[in-house]
Amino acid sequence: MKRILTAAQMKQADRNTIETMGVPSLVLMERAALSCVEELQNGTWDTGKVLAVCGPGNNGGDGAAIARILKTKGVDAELFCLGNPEKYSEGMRAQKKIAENYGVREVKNPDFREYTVIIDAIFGIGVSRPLAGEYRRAVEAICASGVPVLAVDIPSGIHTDTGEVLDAAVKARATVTFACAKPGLLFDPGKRYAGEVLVRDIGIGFDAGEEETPWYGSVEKEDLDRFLTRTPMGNKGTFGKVLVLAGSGAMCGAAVLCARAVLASGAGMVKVVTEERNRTPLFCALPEAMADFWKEDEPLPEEALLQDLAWADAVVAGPGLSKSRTAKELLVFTVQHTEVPLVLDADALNLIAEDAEILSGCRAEKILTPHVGELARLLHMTIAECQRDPAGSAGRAAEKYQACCVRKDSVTVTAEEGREQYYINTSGSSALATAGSGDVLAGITGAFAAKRQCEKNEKKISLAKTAALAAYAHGKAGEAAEEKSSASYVTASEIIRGLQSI
Ligand SMILES: NC(=O)C1=CN([C@@H]2O[C@H](COP(=O)(O)OP(=O)(O)OC[C@H]3O[C@@H](n4cnc5c(N)ncnc54)[C@H](O)[C@@H]3O)[C@@H](O)[C@H]2O)[C@@H](O)CC1
Ligand SMILES: Nc1ncnc2c1ncn2[C@@H]1O[C@H](COP(=O)(O)OP(=O)(O)O)[C@@H](O)[C@H]1O
Ligand SMILES: [K+]
Repeated sequence: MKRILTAAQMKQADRNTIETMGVPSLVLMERAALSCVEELQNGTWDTGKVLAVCGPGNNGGDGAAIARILKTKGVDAELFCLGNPEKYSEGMRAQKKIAENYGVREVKNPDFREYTVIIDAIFGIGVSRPLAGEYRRAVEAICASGVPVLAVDIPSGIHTDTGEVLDAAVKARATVTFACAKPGLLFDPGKRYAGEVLVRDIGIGFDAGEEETPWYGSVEKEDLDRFLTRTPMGNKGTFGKVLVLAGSGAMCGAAVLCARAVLASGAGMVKVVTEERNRTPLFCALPEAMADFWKEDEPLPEEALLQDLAWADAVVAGPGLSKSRTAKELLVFTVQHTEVPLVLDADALNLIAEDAEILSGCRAEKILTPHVGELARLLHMTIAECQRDPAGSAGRAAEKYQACCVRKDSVTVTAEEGREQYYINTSGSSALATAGSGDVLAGITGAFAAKRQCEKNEKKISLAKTAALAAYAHGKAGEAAEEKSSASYVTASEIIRGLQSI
């Protein structure tokens, strides 16, 4: 599990390290600069001629220190400083003076194309408004030069907390960021500007940021491995039983993909409740599944459904379900009679968006897995509004529907109701953008929720973390599938197979 700090939390952590722990600010800056120099000297950068472009704050101070350290190592490194010298931060003023003392040349009107590397040290976590004037011109010229850029802490012009571009931003090959990642380096579009994100320890004390909200974190491979550990004494009944309500007459594939993903994610058993016309294709495609069937415009098989719901450790409802009258009746019946975690996806979400009353009286813990279009419908907002604020929109849905919300997008965010707590997913790629991929995620989420349900209380992680682990596994499975061919050729079935290679 990795903690991610906002700009305010990071500043607090810096302050805590300096004021409470007694580490001088210049020591932190030196360590920050050394970690960037180490990256530049790892053999993958051509350090023939380096330009550090420095802003007026401490990010600029880092840049000046990097140029000076490179110079002492025999590198041809120069400085280009922006902003009014009278407004420099103390750190920037000190570092610029030291760089001068070491003979680092300051250039006034550089041709960026003459350099082999540009250090972007214009703004870090202190950026506070859209870039204009000389800052914007410099950023645009850096981008136009095509020279590889190493960004210090965060690419200049990217909003630290949201990843938004503040009118203009530097596109980096890599970003060395200090202490921990920032949300803006993981959310789009900031993620695409940051390039490879390298988190480096510079000795920051974290305590100050710990209790602050919002809380951001990301799950890691070790968290997934720990969660998936199986007891050798277990059996198919103790690893989780999942009921999948999916597939209308025209959408058998969604039920098959979802149920197959359930079994491929460690659940012991799966039972599918689907429309009668899917009977033969379902059993042909997935002999491992049990099933019950309903018929369009006929009464629901309520007795069988009640038994199925009592059997399950988790329920997934929605993939390919359709919005027919009978599908809605099935959803309402399920919501009213489910007591185990309930994963609501696709058409279940579309039905709920049209009639929020469907959820009234629901006793189950819920996980909603909307893509941004479905989220916009659930919140009665525009897609653009939901895209602008990834964490906030996920949190709003979690509050509105008293659920855990997995907001699916190029960067998936999981929010928990009742707390400003967000998991930012770090796995996956455009390989996941393929028909049926969401059905696979719903299946993985159902399997994980069922496994959690079978854990003893003291070992239980939160439902939101469980959902975040599912999104992480889905992304890793997509990456594994992509490795075998390329993102364009990956299908949902291959994402399921990819689960075996995580
Ligand atoms: N001692 C510390 O606090 C440490 C700070 N570090 C570095 O310092 C950075 C944070 O430093 P600061 O808080 O000084 O912030 P920044 O250096 O990111 O920038 C803040 C300065 O830029 C100005 N500014 C912000 N947005 C602007 C805009 N759009 N146009 C024009 N001017 C703008 C502000 O008025 C302020 O003068 C970190 O990102 C990191 O690189 C590291 O050296 C680690 C230690
Ligand atoms: N560009 C992308 N990068 C990473 N993940 C993506 C990208 N586009 C889509 N995804 C992921 O792919 C999945 C698509 O789900 P969804 O839209 O519900 O698919 P479907 O309805 O076809 O089953 C989501 O998990 C989403 O996060
Ligand atoms: K920067």
